[in-house]
Amino acid sequence: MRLDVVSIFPEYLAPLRLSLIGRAVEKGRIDLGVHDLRDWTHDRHRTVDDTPYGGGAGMVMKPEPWAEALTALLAEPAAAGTDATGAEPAAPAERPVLIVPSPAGTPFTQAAAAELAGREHLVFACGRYEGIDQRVVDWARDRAEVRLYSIGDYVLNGGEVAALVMTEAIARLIPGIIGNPESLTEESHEDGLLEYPVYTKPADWRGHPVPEILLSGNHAAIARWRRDERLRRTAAVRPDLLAGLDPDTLDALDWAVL
Ligand SMILES: Nc1ccccc1-c1cnco1
Repeated sequence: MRLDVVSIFPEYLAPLRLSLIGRAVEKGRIDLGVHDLRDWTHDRHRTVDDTPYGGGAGMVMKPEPWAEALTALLAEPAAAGTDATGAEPAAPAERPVLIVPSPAGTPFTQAAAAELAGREHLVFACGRYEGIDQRVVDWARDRAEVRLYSIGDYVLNGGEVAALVMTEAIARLIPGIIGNPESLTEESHEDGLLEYPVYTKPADWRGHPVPEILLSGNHAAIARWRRDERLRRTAAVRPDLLAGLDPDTLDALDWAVL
């Protein structure tokens, strides 16, 4: 996967060079580019914003620097010509996905992360101030699949933190990134249920014992208990998730535990 992030605070994206994503970049599983939007300005002050038409507080990000940046980053790779054998050119490359973190975006979900983990090229446009001139988003639709995503119903100062959240959720689902794929199963939201509670040594901590079933060695009973706990937890904390469960998941649940 090629991953480009454009921001006026590129240092905000430094965590992408650490840990899981950092290792994936070192291994070449992710080809990462973090870019300063101001590199596509041409005035002495490297201006990226201006006052809003229609008045109002704050500033709006100018379209020109974004158009230059995205033209450079979304450029179609050179079409593969026919090779010496005259074989047909390779199929056209998949269109890049331009992701614009936005409070007005579609809620970002585990399903979106899974779908994006299979894409070839993601470009994140991190807006600041009151946002990016809308014409940039409209203009980009000819060059990329454009998606506005929100990571939650709260206000941030810019898209950088949202880009970090989304890249982590996406990168960990790229095949081969997580050492043990088993750890990707039965996670919260992976199948619509929240995860079960976890315990480790000591068996009794400050008078709080580990649930007996987990010490029983009865793997079938442990699996059933964990399934029940996932349902119990989801019903208590996120009943809204129950409505969206896959029918197979619903059928497998023992609702008597509630
Ligand atoms: N509040 C914001 C401001 C700028 C860019 C993204 C956001 C955002 C994304 N998800 C929630 O908020």
